[in-house]
Amino acid sequence: MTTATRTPSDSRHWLDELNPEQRAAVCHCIGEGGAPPSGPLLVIAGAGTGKTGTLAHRVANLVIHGTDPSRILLLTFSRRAADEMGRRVRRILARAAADHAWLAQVQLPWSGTFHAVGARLLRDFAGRIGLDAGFTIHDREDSADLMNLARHEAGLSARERRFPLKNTCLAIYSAAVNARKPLHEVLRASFPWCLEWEDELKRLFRAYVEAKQTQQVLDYDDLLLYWAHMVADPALAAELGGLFDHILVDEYQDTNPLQAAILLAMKPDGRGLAVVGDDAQSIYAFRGATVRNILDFPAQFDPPAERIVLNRNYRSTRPILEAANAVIAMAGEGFAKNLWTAREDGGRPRLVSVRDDADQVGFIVAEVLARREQGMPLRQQAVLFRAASHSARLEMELTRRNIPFVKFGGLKFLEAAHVKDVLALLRWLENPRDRVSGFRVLQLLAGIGPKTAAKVLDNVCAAHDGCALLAEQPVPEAAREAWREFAVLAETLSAAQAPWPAAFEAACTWYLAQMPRLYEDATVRQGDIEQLQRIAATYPGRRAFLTELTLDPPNATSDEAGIPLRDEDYLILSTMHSAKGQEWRAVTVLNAVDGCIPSDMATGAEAEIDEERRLLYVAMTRARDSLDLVVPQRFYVTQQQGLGDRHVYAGRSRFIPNRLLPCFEQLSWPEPPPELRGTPESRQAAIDLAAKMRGMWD
Ligand SMILES: Nc1ncnc2c1ncn2[C@@H]1O[C@H](COP(=O)(O)OP(=O)(O)OP(=O)(O)O)[C@@H](O)[C@H]1O
Repeated sequence: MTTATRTPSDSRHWLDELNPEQRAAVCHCIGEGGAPPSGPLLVIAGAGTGKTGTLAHRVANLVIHGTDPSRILLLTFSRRAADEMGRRVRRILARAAADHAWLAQVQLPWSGTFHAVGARLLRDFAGRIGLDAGFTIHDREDSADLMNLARHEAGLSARERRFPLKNTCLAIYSAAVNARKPLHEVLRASFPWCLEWEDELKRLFRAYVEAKQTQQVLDYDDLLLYWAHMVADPALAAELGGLFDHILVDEYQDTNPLQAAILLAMKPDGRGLAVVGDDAQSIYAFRGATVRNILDFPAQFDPPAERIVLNRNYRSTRPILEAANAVIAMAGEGFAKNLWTAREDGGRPRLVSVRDDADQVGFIVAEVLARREQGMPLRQQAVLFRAASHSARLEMELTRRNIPFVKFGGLKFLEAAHVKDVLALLRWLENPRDRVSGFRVLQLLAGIGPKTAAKVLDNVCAAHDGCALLAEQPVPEAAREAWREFAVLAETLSAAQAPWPAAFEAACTWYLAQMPRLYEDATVRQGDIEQLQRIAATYPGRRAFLTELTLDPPNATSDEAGIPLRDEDYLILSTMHSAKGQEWRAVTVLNAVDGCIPSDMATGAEAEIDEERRLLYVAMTRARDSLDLVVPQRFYVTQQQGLGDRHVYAGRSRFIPNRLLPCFEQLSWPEPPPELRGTPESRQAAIDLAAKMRGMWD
């Protein structure tokens, strides 16, 4: 790859599509012709102002002006976003540099999530930091299981007063790591009821870290933590920073202090560093993200980072934007933005009052079908909700009416037990010291329980070449035959050079044979295993497959609706979190009531309420042409701790107080019958009835 400038003849034209602020962000200090880039850049981009497009143009501009694509690090929020960015960059290059057709084939080898990039750097530098390059990565559930094991071994599960459960322990550990705060501070701020256990928790976390190290596993947090520690060493920081001329970060508002520290260590003077985000859309504080990262970014550098604000919204109509602006204006601190749009068409968003869930679903289905009748495809319509469980009734009705849909958010593919089984098998073949995976796999065999599994794992860990001894393990007589078959399979497949994806197919064949014994609904679940095989075939090998899948799992499972055929039309159902970065022509927000948004899980601190407000803002700003917020007067909630399933009565979300009502059109559905609509005749009837009541006591 040459670093010479390849300014295309028609470069003016492609930049003309951008507005002046977008163009300034695209052209800021690009280090033309291989010259070193200069100062850092912060792009504050309001919802729908073309931040993603601007970032893609900037990458394209860098490439056009001579930056080697393999020296660009592009950090996005999900793999989906990274892939989409790559496609956009190639499209832009194809148009901008028609005379350099090869540019349209450009790949960005260093684009992905912080975690995925971290995993790759850690493997590349493993030898330098005392890590085994063959480490496996635990997802949240595996991490919780390992935490539980450590908790048990430390004698903390058998206390008289109940010690926090595994998920709480993991949440505390993760919060301390990601926020870079001492345990005491984290406990005081977020888990005060666990303060009495501070010493025990410290002991537990030490044991958890030791267990991870002996088993050569890293959890999600470790990918960032090890990276941060690696770049805390000035020589390594310079080396890692030196790999890239430019580091670009999308969705910067959702990064945590650890991620900010990594960036700063890699680019201490900010040269070549460009971050893009919207403080009003920060919605991941519960994972340790902090809006402070974006607010404090400019002042970290001397001179401070240049700040460019994108104010023009290209997505929504003026009434939708006005309503969303009004909702977010009631939040606390933030960068001043005055979003405007040239789209004058369309009516106000609607606040639709319905009696209950059943009417809510009835309204949504009727409106979705009516819009489709008017020519709006289903996939340009989305229904958004705060919690994945809120859509249960709608999903049932859509299925009953044969309306195809796809659901994003909620139960992830990898959380399904059968998918976890297969991945545990694969992980254990990759790393026989991984106890959590091994424990799960061994118990898949008929006749093998926890005791035998633990004994086998002890032996495997003690041996040099883990799997080679498998056939000789002391398993109960009844399990011997099945065990022999499994041992042969494991020995063949664990070899690093086992052919891929053939080795995976062999593992699946073995697992499919176990399924009828393990699950009643085995036939339904088989579809997922087949889907997993298809996904596996697109990866070069076991390690890459495991890493990518653990870090950025696909969404659909057979427990969900599944992704319909690509050419089929389908309605989008999505949690508000998963709607991030998307847009649709019509958006309906389900359950716009207190208790759902803000969620009753988050009505504590003011900061949490503000995050819920930003979440509603994100949902509202996904709409291009029409926006409905549905307000059921009562709705059904499931699995309330201690209360069970029940109906609750609700009020309109506090984020839409009376003074914001002029931003909305209000209506009731179904339309009340004429006699209740307040006509003179109906009023007369009501008065008559009232008179009768009084007359009873004359
Ligand atoms: N200069 C422009 N001219 C015309 N349309 C534009 C321009 N910039 C962006 N758009 C359009 O605006 C819409 C929003 O763009 P994009 O999705 O990049 O916004 P965003 O800032 O990433 O949004 P959000 O942060 O809300 O997810 C898209 O439909 C895009 O095509």
